[in-house]
Amino acid sequence: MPSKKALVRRPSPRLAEGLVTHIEREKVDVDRAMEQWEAYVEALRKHGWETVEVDPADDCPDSVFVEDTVVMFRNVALIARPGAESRRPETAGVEEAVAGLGCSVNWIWEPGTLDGGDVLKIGDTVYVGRGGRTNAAGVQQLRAAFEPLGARVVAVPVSKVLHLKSAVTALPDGTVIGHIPNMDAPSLFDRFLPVPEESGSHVVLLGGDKLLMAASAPKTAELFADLGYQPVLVDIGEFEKLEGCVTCLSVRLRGLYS
Ligand SMILES: NC(=O)NCCC[C@H](N)C(=O)O
Repeated sequence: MPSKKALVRRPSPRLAEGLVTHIEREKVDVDRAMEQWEAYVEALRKHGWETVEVDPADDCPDSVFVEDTVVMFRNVALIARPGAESRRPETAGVEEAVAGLGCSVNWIWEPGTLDGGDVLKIGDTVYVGRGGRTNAAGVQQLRAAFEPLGARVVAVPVSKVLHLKSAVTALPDGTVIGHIPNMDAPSLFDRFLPVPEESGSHVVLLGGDKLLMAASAPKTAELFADLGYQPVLVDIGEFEKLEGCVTCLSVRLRGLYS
């Protein structure tokens, strides 16, 4: 049976020093962030996900955004090379965790840079954002790693937000959802549904009709409920101050068998 494991990583005590690129810096309450993180992890568990904690990286303020450090395709874990230098030490602990879970491991190498937040998988199609964190060499290396495994890799320009998945994610039926003002090229996606809120662009597929979403997107949650989905809302406000979203706080490992 395919596993329902999800990697998560406890926030660093230095979280408030995390990077901010496209928004104004706001003061982060680390205690509140910790409570929000616990509730996020609990929501995953409640919906059948076994959470695996990567060893904390307390010296790395952004380490809670574990999605950026690794991209999974089938049983292969492609270890990212984050575009922001301050985030590069985050990958060592993640590599150890995925190897321990039996993944095959591959790497993005210099001069490539790639953040996991730039990679959106829909079936065997792998969209990769070329933007502030992922460069052309990173895109090429991703293609070289995943195309032999059957992936169709589609590169997407990203200039208005931090990562591709800050702009778009996808519903269980593969419909891409996004907030149009944040997108460079909506026409690249075969089936696209605009959403009314920026944070409504981010869903984590919990299984079945359940969508994990940020509480800051109530109108989008209503839209999805009206389409027959079941939104599960979590407050991730402290992480949103650092350009984080629901997607970046975990990595679901669906290609492993256990
Ligand atoms: N995948 C994501 O959306 N990651 C969010 C990363 C936020 C972090 N402050 C950063 O700038 O790297």
